Amino acid sequence: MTIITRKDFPEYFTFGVATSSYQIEGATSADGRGPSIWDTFCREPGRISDGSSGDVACDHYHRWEEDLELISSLGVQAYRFSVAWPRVQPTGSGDINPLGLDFYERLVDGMLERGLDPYLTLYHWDLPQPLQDVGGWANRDTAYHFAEYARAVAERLGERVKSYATLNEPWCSSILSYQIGEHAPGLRNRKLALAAAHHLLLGHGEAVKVLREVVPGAAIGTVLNLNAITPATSSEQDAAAARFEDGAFNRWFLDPLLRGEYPADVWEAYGDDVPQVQPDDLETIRQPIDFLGVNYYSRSVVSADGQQQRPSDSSYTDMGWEVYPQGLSDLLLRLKADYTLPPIYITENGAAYKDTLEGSAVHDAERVAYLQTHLAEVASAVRQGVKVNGYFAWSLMDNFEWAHGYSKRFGLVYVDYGDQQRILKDSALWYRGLAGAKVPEL
Ligand SMILES: OC[C@@H]1[C@@H](O)[C@H](O)[C@@H](O)c2[nH]c(CCc3ccccc3)c[n+]21
Repeated sequence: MTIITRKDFPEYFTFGVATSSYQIEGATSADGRGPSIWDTFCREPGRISDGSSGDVACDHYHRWEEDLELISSLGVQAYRFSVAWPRVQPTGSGDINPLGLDFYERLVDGMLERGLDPYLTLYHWDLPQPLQDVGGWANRDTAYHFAEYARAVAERLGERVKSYATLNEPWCSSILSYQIGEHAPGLRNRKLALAAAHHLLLGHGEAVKVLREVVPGAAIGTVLNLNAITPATSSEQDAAAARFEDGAFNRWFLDPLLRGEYPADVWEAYGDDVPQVQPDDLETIRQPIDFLGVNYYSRSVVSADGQQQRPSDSSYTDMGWEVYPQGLSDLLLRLKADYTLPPIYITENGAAYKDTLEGSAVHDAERVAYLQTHLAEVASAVRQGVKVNGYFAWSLMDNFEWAHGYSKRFGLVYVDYGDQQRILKDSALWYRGLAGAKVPEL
């Protein structure tokens, strides 16, 4: 196993931890917060494996100071968090709720007081329900509402926030949510899904315009979940299937954002389901960004018959995802080869394992190995010339894992949901040794 140390990374490299609003905050009715599509989705029987919701989660809305102390104790330089649109603008348009903005102002000021750089995500899936009532992201108006929400946040928080990401994983907010149906709003309609994907990208572009105007000194970008995609065999059928999957999963978002075009081969295959694109849309979408966030967890092994392959000589996380660290460097080198890129942040990387509390310890050796091996691949990609500026471990602490509820634990910190105690796992101790290490004199 490649043991990595702080000197394997450039002096400027930022280590952080990441969370999102609906997964940790709880307090879903406090101080004027309106309902989100996830509040609705969790109440639909069968949607969440353990029947839970984000109503309490990690109670971060009330425990935010303790949690900032916890983050600071990990020796990281940055904290990636998201703002809940329904706290700031309860109906998704019109009136702003000052109490909602007050919470995020307290949080950002608390980060700055502790020397933590705030990395803010404007949208990590908690769409105000009233917008979904009129079509959600499948309705083009939502793109414009999103830009006005971005304006309200940026006007309040300003350049205290070092980095603004518009979206977290538009593939999840569209394809996983409107076509596959696993996430809120739980629809199964490819035409609506592709319309949602287009309007998410358009919303990104409209928000970038607003952010350039309101916080010109901040770094502005967006975050994509990307996979390394491998054909199951060397057959032409599997190679073609892998190319198509790469087009539908990775390039459907990378190409509009970085090239101002949709992948033609996939567009053709979608036939009448393709979205309605207005003449200036792709110019808006492709506006220059200061960084691209990449969320990487595993690779996809694709075969023509559509069967998900599970290479027998690999290990798998509690999510059933293959542990494939090389896929991260493969992905980064591919991005460098195929695109003109801004600097990259690994905005999420981590693993769920069945953690057991032993007294006040959690010996999560598998998670330590996962983080070590993936960070070694980041260091390798940097050595090969890929401009990666930082890495955020997913996640700071165990939290609401969407359709899996609280049954999957991704945290470096264990959460006892009975009494909301936070307990550092071995992976937190290991990460502190890396992230908190003094940068060696060059
Ligand atoms: O599933 C772990 C994390 C989530 O907790 C984050 O909120 C989300 O940003 C995130 N994205 C991915 C990869 C894409 C994906 C998400 C959910 C289900 C399947 C794939 C993994 N994760």
